[in-house]
Amino acid sequence: MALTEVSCNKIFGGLQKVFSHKSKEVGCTMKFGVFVPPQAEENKKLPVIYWLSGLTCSEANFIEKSGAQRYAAIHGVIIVNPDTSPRGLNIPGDSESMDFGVGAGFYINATQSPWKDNYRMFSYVTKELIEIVNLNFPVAEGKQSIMGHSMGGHGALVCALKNPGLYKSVSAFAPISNPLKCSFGIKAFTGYLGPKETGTWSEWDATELVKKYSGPALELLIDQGMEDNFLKNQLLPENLMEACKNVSFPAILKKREGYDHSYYYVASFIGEHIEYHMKNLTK
Ligand SMILES: N[C@@H](CCC(=O)N[C@@H](CSC=O)C(=O)NCC(=O)O)C(=O)O
Repeated sequence: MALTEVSCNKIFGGLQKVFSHKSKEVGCTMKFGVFVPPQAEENKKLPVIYWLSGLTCSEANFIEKSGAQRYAAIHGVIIVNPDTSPRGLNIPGDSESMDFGVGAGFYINATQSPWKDNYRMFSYVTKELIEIVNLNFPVAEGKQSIMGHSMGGHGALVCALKNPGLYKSVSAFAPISNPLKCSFGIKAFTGYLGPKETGTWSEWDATELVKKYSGPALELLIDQGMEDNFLKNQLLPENLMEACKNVSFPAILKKREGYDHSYYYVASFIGEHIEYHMKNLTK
């Protein structure tokens, strides 16, 4: 479980680091970012927020574009952001499109060949990465929340809904809310999980998972830019909100007029999300 430090830059009084390591879950070298805020110097145990990025991203997009470090430094929270898929495996078909394979792991555990041995991003994020972070950084164990964007927004919802109590709170920017019903999701689930008739797709769809959630009280904070090109055909937040309403699952949808799908939008509201998670992490 040795970590190799790839980079370290001082920012807003803290340190933005990138590490690489050999992952057991996904069977290749993975990179992840860790922002360590200035409060770590006081030998304090700090809460952690995990960030999951969207299609086409590596760990770099969030680090370079979200501006999250400014707010994490104010609140004294560690932020960890993994890559979005295994890399460097050269599985035939893993690099032909932006919505499948490299950069598009969908934070699920694949069951189909040739993906099932490596495309295990759900277990990587919810088990292996947490163990690594708890062992190597000054974290207050159990004080963790999760958030993400687009494919990663949905990934954050699924990680929280499938692991009741593991995260203190969850939020999502422009999540692909109902992958069973959009072309990004149908393509990914067909490839990783097999045809819909296998009956396993609903285990990985947040709109389905809220219907059978059982565990500690959890609220979904959903954020959505109203000029987002993916909104109508891919994101479908109205399906998730309707499912939540039907089963009385607490959910908030923040509609942001004029904002698109980009990291300009994410950067505009990341401070609000960090503040939201901190309220839950310090209860
Ligand atoms: N123009 C890109 C579209 C891909 C894109 O918008 N990716 C988003 C996430 S989409 C959902 O998961 C993203 O975060 N991109 C990285 C960035 O730095 O903006 C294409 O068609 O390839």
